[in-house]
Amino acid sequence: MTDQPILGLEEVSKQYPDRNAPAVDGVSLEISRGEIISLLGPNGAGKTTTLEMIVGLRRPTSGTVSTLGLNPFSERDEIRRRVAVQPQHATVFDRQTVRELLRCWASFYPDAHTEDHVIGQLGLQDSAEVKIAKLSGGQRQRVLVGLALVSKPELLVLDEPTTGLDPNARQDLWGTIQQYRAEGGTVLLSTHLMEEAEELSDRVAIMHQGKLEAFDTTEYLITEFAPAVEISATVPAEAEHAEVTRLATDLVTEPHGSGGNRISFRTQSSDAALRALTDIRARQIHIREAGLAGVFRTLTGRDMAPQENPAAAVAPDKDSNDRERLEHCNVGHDQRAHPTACPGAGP
Ligand SMILES: Nc1ncnc2c1ncn2[C@@H]1O[C@H](COP(=O)(O)OP(=O)(O)OP(=O)(O)O)[C@@H](O)[C@H]1O
Repeated sequence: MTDQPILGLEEVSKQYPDRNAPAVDGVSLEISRGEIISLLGPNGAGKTTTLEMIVGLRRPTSGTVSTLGLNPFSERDEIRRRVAVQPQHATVFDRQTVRELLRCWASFYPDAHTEDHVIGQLGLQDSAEVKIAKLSGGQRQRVLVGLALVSKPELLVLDEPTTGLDPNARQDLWGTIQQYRAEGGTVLLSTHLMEEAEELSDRVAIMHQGKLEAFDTTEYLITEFAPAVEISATVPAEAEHAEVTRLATDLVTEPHGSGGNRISFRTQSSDAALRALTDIRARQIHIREAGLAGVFRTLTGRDMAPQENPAAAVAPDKDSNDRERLEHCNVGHDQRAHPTACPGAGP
């Protein structure tokens, strides 16, 4: 990883017409080459709008976006050559095979990967001759990421790439993303999955109601905002657990089986609490970190469940209200410019 910033946002806001509150509200951040960064937030937090401004699909209402040192809105042609985007919903030609689609896509770029290279990267050798319509959800999603990778982008932008995938398909896709990074790429993705942000990214940007609440490594965020762990254990009924009680908050004790109690509590001193539990011969000790869920709760005062951004309060039908957005938002390139140029492509 180098320190050269690939992306910079300075006080960026986006106010959609007829909305009460900005969808993105004064966001500043900087990303270095070689990083994997997650924008983590619930529905309506402003993640997609942020990504769209970064790739030049939307113009910020105020603030500055610099992507690869360029203004992504006014220098969009160059951005399109060097940045690949996988939007949340992409339409591809269902009647083509994986190989045909990738070959077709590669033909749009002067120095693209071969389809075999991308098929290898995706681990889709067994499905190379299968039509897109016949792929599983996970395979299809991986092909979409593959389309984004074909052009050898410097920056890969993925909008909720694994939403709706089962854990295995999710892991496969994470592997593809990590491999792309290992080859020198930089990744910015949006997600509302804590686990995805935690496992995949070097740093996590937590968004809530258009604002960037925090931006750092998972470890730092947890240490800073959610250091308490939740511990439960079975202790002998006669055990004196004064030391545990001293270290604990929210201690709950319940009878458990013959002659024992099940206790659960939170603590910021997990090592000392574990020593105290060992001293009183506790069994079945379970420890759970609050993780990014706890960080989100601390920062926003609420759990990260799907929720409305007040920005949506006036006009909920966002697509019909979407004249500003460029027509050709699609996987890494202007797909609609070439709809029938490839074999098998059709309505
Ligand atoms: N084109 C639009 N016109 C008006 N409002 C919009 C438009 N696009 C998004 N919004 C509103 O802006 C807010 C932020 O939406 P955005 O899609 O950026 O959030 P998100 O975090 O990506 O959500 P999700 O996870 O549901 O995709 C929401 O309240 C949304 O309804």
